Order: sequence, then structure tokens, then C-alpha cells
Amino acid sequence: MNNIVLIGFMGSGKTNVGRRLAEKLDALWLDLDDMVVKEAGCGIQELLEKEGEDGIRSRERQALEALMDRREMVISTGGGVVELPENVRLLHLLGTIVFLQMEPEQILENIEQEEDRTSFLGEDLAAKVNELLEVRTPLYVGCADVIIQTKDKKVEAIVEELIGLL
Ligand SMILES: Nc1ncnc2c1ncn2[C@@H]1O[C@H](COP(=O)(O)OP(=O)(O)O)[C@@H](O)[C@H]1O
Ligand SMILES: O=C(O)C1=C[C@@H](OP(=O)(O)O)[C@@H](O)[C@H](O)C1
Ligand SMILES: [Mg+2]
Repeated sequence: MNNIVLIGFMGSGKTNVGRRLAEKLDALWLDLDDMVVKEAGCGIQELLEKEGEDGIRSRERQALEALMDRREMVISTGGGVVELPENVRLLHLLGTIVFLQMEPEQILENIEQEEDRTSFLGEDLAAKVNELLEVRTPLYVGCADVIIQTKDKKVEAIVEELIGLL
């Protein structure tokens, strides 16, 4: 099995879909955020304060490089991974890239209660999400091999759709 790499905005289901997809495919599941946190020895928020977003991007790059020769994996990425062109190059080398495209309203609904995740986005969450979506959506679309529209679909339905497509 070729690796499957899930990309998309924060809150679009990359972690939940990835975990369930790997279970169903009997593949190894890895979450890039977990890899970064483990390697750094502190949480994403602390890392952001200490090293900024560039620090996270660079740690994501190192984590991706460490996966290069491995197969039979489902990899859930963090929402900002596509902002570094080198990371996009590595994602292509890793496997089939699947963009989980979620409506902005549902993204907001999924993340607005998660202050630990969203505090770095500032006071006006909706405005920041829209601003980031404008920058990132073309990047997600540009590197995706497969795009799944997740509107009104539960995690299980998205996993089934993906298995049918791959
Ligand atoms: N398709 C979906 N429908 C409803 N809720 C979802 C869906 N995908 C994810 N969620 C919810 O949104 C939140 C963020 O999901 P998560 O998998 O952590 O996203 P990501 O890894 O892309 O940030 C979780 O509370 C999760 O249960
Ligand atoms: O969009 C982003 O810049 C980020 C998304 C997060 O991952 P999720 O997309 O899994 O929430 C995590 O990598 C970090 O907080 C930065
Ligand atoms: Mg995640």
C-alpha cells in the first residue's frame, strides 16, 4: 500500500479520519503534530511561543524526512504544513495526498471550543480562519492528488469514500 497523507485546515478532521482510516486499512497511523511534539518535548502552543510558526514548519520538515523510506502508513498532517514549499515536495514523495476540504462554518464550529489549539490565531477567530483559508486553500488544492468534500459527512463516511477512491 502506498502511504496516504491527509492535508487540510485545522479542524477539518485529518487526525480523526487518519486514525480510523489506518485502523480499517490495517496500516500504521502517524500524526505529524504528535511527532513534532514528541521530538520537541513540549506542546505545540509552547513551541509556537518559543520558535514561532517557522520553527514548527521546520520541525515538520524534519519529521517528514524521517518517514521517507517507509510505506503502509496513513499520515495526518498539521494544517500549516503546506506553507513551506519543501514540505510540499516531501509530501509528494511520501505518498498519495488527500485534501479534506471542509466548509469554513464547520471548521469554526469544530475549533471554536478548543482554546488550547486556537489561542495563537488571536481574538477574532472567524476573521483569522478566513484569512488563512485564502492563503492556504490554493496550496491544499495545488498539491492534492485527491480532494474530498466533507460537507455533512461523518468521519466514518469520509473514510469509506476514501477507501473507495484509493
Ligand atoms: N467530518 C466531521 N464531522 C463532524 N465533526 C468532525 C468531523 N471531522 C472532525 N470533526 C471534529 O472536529 C474536531 C477536530 O478534528 P480533528 O480530527 O482533530 O481535525 P484536524 O486534525 O484536521 O485538526 C474534533 O472534535 C472532531 O471530532
Ligand atoms: O494550522 C496550523 O498552523 C496548525 C495546525 C495544527 O494541526 P491541526 O491542523 O491538526 O489542528 C498544529 O500543527 C499547529 O497548531 C499549527
Ligand atoms: Mg490534527
